[in-house]
Amino acid sequence: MAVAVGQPLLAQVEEKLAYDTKELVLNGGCQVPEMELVVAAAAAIGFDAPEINSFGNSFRDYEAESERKKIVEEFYRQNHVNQTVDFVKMMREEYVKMDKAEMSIWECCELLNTVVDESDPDLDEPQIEHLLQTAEAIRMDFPSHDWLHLTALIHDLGKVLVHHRFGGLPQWAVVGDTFPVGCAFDESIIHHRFFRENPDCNNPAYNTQCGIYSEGCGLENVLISWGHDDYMYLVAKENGTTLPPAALFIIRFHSFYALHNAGAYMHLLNEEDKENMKWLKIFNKYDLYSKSRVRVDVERVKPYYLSLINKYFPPKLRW
Ligand SMILES: O[C@H]1[C@H](O)[C@@H](O)[C@H](O)[C@@H](O)[C@H]1O
Ligand SMILES: [Fe+2]
Ligand SMILES: [Fe+2]
Repeated sequence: MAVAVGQPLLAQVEEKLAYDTKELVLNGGCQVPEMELVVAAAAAIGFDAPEINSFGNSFRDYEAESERKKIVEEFYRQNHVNQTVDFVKMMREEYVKMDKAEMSIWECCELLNTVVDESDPDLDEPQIEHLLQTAEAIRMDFPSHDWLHLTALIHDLGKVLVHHRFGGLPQWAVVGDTFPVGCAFDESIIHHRFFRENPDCNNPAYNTQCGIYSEGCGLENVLISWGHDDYMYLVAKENGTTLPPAALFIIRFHSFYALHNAGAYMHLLNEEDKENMKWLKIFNKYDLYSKSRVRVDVERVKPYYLSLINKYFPPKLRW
């Protein structure tokens, strides 16, 4: 496991929390919602993230020379040229039908065994490894937040869209960072130059800061480039998951790096989005820095994750 922590993060957070709360009371300060404190404390402590990926480069370095550079670049060229407002609308309409397959969450994890993500400069392992590495890393630091463990396990399951049973979509329509369509593409998006050939760039209605949206309208009203995030969000929602709203937010926007990493598009968020962003930022550390060649023993951890699936999902889902 690449995430090495001595004392579990949550224990450290709790310690700091107790201290902060005492301070607040001493100062006669107002009551700060518990969540605010947990997040602030977690951010203050952080965890020991590795500095280099398994190729010896820093994480998300899209310019570093490596065997993956060309593949990743070509991936983003296709992605940026083809993700348009019309395309996103069409895909959402098609996939909300949930008529592609019927299977359990775990069956879907196993199906991902064959999928390698071409957009990722940090990882060329089958996706099931990444799911378990993320989940086990976050579980180590937040042992009592079981919803977070399950969220990590399923966050990339939507990548099954590349499988022929799910329509065999090309990688550019499944993986990679996501971004809003229908308004100007922010400069912080990876390989921004490839947007020049996106037909939406010729539509003036889509090229202002707000485009077809209004300030503070909330992310749920914004069309985001189509891929595994939005699909898995739809699957979870349509199958009546009991996971909390923050979990759905993480699943839906975890690839939106321009937002949660570069701070772009903040003008589109509403108050609820701003709250959920705190969990998304926590989650991102584990999603990104747990990528390593260290294998998780699937059979050992399987019973635990099956119990969580059972708690938050029906036995069979429509996909
Ligand atoms: O290459 C990665 C990978 O596809 C992840 O699953 C996604 O969430 C990232 O945002 C993306 O850049
Ligand atoms: Fe992802
Ligand atoms: Fe991921």
